[in-house]
Amino acid sequence: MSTVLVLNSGSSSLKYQLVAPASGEALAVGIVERIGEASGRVKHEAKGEQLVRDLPVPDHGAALRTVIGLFDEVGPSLAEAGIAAVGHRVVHGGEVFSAPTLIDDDVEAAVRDLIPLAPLHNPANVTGIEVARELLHVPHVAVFDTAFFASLPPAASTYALNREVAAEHGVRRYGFHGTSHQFVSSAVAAHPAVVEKLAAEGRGPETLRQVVLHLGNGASASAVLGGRPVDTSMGLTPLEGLVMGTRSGDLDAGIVFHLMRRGMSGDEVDTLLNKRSGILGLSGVRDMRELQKLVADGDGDARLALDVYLHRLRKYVGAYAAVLGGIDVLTFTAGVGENDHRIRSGVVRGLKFLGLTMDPAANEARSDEARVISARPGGTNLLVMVVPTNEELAIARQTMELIAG
Ligand SMILES: Nc1ncnc2c1ncn2[C@@H]1O[C@H](COP(=O)(O)OP(=O)(O)O)[C@@H](O)[C@H]1O
Ligand SMILES: CC(=O)OP(=O)(O)O
Ligand SMILES: [Mg+2]
Repeated sequence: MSTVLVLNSGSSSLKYQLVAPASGEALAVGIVERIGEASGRVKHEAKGEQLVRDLPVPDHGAALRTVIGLFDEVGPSLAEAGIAAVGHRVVHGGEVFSAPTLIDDDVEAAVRDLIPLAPLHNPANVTGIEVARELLHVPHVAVFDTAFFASLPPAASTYALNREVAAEHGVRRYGFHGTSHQFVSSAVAAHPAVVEKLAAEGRGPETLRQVVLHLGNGASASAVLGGRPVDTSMGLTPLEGLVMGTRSGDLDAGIVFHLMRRGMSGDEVDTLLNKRSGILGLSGVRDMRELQKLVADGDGDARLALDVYLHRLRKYVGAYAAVLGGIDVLTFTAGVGENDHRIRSGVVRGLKFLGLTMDPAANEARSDEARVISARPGGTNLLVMVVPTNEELAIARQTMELIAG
């Protein structure tokens, strides 16, 4: 057996999986949380058993050392599991990287150079790479969140900014969560309900018009035509677009200058928009489950936060219907998209005019499978789906392909 250790370093967490790409099986799954806080926590799940341990984890290097220690201590042993490579999720690939890349010192340095474009993500990615290369002597591969969107049409990737300035500073729409948008949109295209729909309409797969909503802590939308991305909501950085756990998403750039003229520094505004805004800024909590609890308790701020969140989502689906010239499938994925049926019905309820429908029982049913939740049969054969994303499996497969290549 051959396995890949996949590392996904977030700003204050390290998620990891030991994956056998051929079968898709995850031999171990875990997360180190609250990195840099007074006490961190590691959860490690393998062979059906979960271990939870609280311990100080000062930085991402310490987090990775803890994880590798756990593989030694409770297993599975990385050597016995046939670890062939480490796959690193790297959030920003800039203009340099548009495909999975074998990591050497130059690649590591290039990822470090991209830190200003993804300050919440790339620093942790760089530390993950440094420490993993030091501890695990196998090939290391970087898989970039931006890669899928490298082929966005110029009309979608270009900001209407002075073109010399944009070129000098690499300012364009890069798009993020690409591994997820690619994984989910190809799973949708392969789903029997979608294949059947296209066949019934006498259409080829190149005509399939999809909108994918990746709703996690970070959240993004994409418009995908025949498997190729034609627009996405995140931009130069993962700040633009939808309302997120702590990020504002779209806002008037004039707000930045207004706040700076009123005394905030650039770094303070950056922190405000990335870490103190979004659902957290509006309601005081960042987690969708907590927000829904507050809404159920009648909290007015939470209600407004939810309304702003849903309003933005409906706006993007409508805009992408225009970009695509219609929609065949709308898909929800990631933590919120896969689990929160109220968010799904809240989006679809406002978009009946597009032909979107919902089967409430299918929407509310719990399942880990890709599934259709629109009403069928109905006057429309536009599909609404829930498709679990699996960025780790996608990264493991791309890593294995590259090193086998
Ligand atoms: N059962 C659920 N109902 C509503 N929201 C959920 C549920 N489970 C997870 N979430 C939400 O999913 C989000 C995290 O999604 P996830 O895709 O894991 O994020 P990330 O990968 O960006 O850390 C959190 O806001 C969390 O509240
Ligand atoms: C790019 C991005 O926003 O990633 P995450 O959702 O993991 O924060
Ligand atoms: Mg995620």
